[in-house]
Amino acid sequence: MEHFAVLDGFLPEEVCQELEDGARHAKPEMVRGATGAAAKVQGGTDLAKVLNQPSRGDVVKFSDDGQMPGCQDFLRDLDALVDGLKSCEDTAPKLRCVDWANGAMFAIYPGGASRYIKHVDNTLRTDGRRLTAVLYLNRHWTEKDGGCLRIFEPTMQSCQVKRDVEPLWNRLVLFWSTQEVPHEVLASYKDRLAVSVWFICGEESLRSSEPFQRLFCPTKLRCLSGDRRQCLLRAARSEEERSSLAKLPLATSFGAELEELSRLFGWRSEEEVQREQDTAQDQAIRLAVQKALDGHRPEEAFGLKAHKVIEIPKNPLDFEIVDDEVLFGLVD
Ligand SMILES: O=C(O)CCC(=O)C(=O)O
Ligand SMILES: [Fe+2]
Repeated sequence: MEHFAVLDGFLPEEVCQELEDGARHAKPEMVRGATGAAAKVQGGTDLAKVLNQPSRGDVVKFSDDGQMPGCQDFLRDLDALVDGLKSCEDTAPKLRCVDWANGAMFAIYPGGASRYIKHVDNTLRTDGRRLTAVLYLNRHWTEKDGGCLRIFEPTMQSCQVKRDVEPLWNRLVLFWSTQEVPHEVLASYKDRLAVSVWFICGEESLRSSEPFQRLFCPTKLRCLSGDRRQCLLRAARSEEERSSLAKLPLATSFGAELEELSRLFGWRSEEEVQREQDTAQDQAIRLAVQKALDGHRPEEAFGLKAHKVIEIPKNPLDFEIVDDEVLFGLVD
């Protein structure tokens, strides 16, 4: 598997049917899917609304306890597949410390052209996600129903489409959760059902506060082998880390010890990592967008000469960037 794999007829029919029935049944209690950006600025700031709302149109329900119908059978077969990939030559290195997974996320993209714009699941390589698995639950899906998973060449800067994958009944797609696989969900004209699971790297998770704490929270993360302690220890980078992890109680919630853990494991905030990974141009754009959101006029925020200002966008996500200049899309 270079970047992604597609497997048709993954589950026994009856399991797939149970998952579909469960998802349809749960639709009324599903909530709008949130992105990392929204989670970070939770509290409902305007920035959160701008960043989150237009980016994805699905509604979701997490089955952390695996109690959704068919879920346990699905997770058992999926875990076995990933276990197999751990001993394949080309996938083994990336899956070395992938000993963890979340529950399952049931998602419905309602058929009114809902979609999910181009993104990378684990943009900064900080949240631990390494492999994304999505199973589609759409019988009789045809081309006119839209809803393809569009996979791009790496990285987020690339506009080159690698493959459009139709969300067909009982089709499983696996792809790396990192910059190697930017992807989007194209507009869906019929309810589009899917169930996703993320497989998580312990070594990466130890490097940031929240992912670290999730490793100690059995209701949030499953340990694939069942031996949480052993998986924690093999994710450590030094003897000092190992002996600290050996002493921590499992299934704990943390308090005063967070400071010491932060020092030992070198935790950095997402903002710090973001700043490191940004190019000078990224930084300039980020600053300009922030200025515009703070109420500066666009020509001021973006340092444009007056004749270059074309139109004020209703929605800042409609910015189009051409040759280092910012042109505003006409949205009316
Ligand atoms: O449903 C799909 O095809 C992919 C959804 C996705 O990209 C996500 O939830 O991050
Ligand atoms: Fe995604």
